[in-house]
Amino acid sequence: MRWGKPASPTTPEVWPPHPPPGETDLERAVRLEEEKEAKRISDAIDHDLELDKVEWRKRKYHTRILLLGQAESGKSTMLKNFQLHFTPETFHAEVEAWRAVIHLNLIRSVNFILDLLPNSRANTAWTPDPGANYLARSSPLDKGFQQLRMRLSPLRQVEQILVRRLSADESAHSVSEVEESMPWYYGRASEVSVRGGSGWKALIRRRYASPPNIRPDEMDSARQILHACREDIVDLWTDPLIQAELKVEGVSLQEQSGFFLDEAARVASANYEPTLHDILRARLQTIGVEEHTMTVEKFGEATQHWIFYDVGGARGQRASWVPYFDDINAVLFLCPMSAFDEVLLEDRSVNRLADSFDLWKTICTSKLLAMTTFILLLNKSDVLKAKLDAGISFARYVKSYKDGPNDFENVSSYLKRKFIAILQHYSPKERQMHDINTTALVITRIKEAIIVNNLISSDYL
Ligand SMILES: Nc1nc2c(ncn2[C@@H]2O[C@H](COP(=O)(O)OP(=O)(O)OP(=O)(O)O)[C@@H](O)[C@H]2O)c(=O)[nH]1
Ligand SMILES: [Mg+2]
Repeated sequence: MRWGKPASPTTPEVWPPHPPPGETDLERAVRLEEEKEAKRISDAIDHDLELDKVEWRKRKYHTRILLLGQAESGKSTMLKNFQLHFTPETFHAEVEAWRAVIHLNLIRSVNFILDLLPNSRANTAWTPDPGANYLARSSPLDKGFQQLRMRLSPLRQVEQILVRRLSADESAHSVSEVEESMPWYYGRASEVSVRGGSGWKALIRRRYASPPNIRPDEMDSARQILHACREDIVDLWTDPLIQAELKVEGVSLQEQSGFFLDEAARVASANYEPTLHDILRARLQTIGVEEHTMTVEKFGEATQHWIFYDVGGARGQRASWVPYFDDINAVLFLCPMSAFDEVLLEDRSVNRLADSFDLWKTICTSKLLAMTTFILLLNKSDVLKAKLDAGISFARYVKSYKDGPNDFENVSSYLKRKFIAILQHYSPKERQMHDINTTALVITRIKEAIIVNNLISSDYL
């Protein structure tokens, strides 16, 4: 827009128009007022454009990272790693909340055993026999087991207290509500879940901080009861007969997430402080989408804010991912390599590795994510190694592996090749992808992705 240029016969459209000859004072006043108004509107438009630019610049320093992958692929665990890296103070301030989750993981495992074992005997040793005197029949397990069951019964109350504390916020769904909506979930011994965004960590801190001399906090009673049950929990878990019954049932609690029975004496003690390792191993299923902002200082010249979206990975949760596909800088996709011989809890006819491949295919195909950098993390390598070392055959579950060697290097590089092949085949256009295996590398790759994305959005690339 040009201002005050005199009109010429060749540029009649120049604004504002040259004062017409013989203009009266009134006409001049009207014209000047109109010009002032036109300038005001023009300035307002320029101001809005400037605001847009500022907003755009601000957004440029907000990097959005979406964590994707099936349930128990390790998304929330990766987020804990990020918190530890970027905001260690926050991470340590949340120990109280994690202690509640770990206690609930442990108590649920105990209650799972107590619920399972009588059923197992009802199905095996107690075969219905019309003429039999059931009361007279007992297995060697029965007497001691029934006594243990009685002594451990207060743990039901502790479970209720912890569940209430973890889900007491109005926006949160109680664990039992979640169980009702996902019946498959209850088959999991130590599973605990809280709806994303419910602020459960703050909730636990707040409630736990209530003065104990005025009103003894329920959490204190819960810890005391748990401490009192400590030896019985150890006895239950180490009893060879109970171990044998669990084996007959085909239940291997050690392989499930949130397994703390081997450390029951320490975890149930009155002065238990969760270690870093405990917190990383604690299992809390994500329901919905959790948003975590972390400030990344000293990166380049400006402070960066990284926003992580941690989603629930179970099948019923996946529809809620799509709104987050828009405006995402990087997708961090996690695949647990160890899941090759496992099935989905939500659908036991589906192999977990096959589900990860399908999920990856869907994400690669998405047009909304066509410009997004992908970071692939093939994790749970420790569990994969243990399984292969124990002689579990990868080829038995993944037919296309044929007679490949059953060792970690070959299996993991086969998986990597397979993921890259899917990406190349299904991506709408050529895209950035990094495959990595450590948190530090994830952070480096995200930083690289931000630089590339910023350059792209600045039209420099
Ligand atoms: N052994 C081993 N366990 C891991 C690893 N990564 C995660 N885990 C464990 O796997 C369990 C499940 O991990 P989560 O991070 O809760 O899984 P998620 O992907 O967030 O699952 P949803 O919230 O259900 O979508 C946790 O108990 C973790 O401690 C790993 O590399 N090795
Ligand atoms: Mg999670």
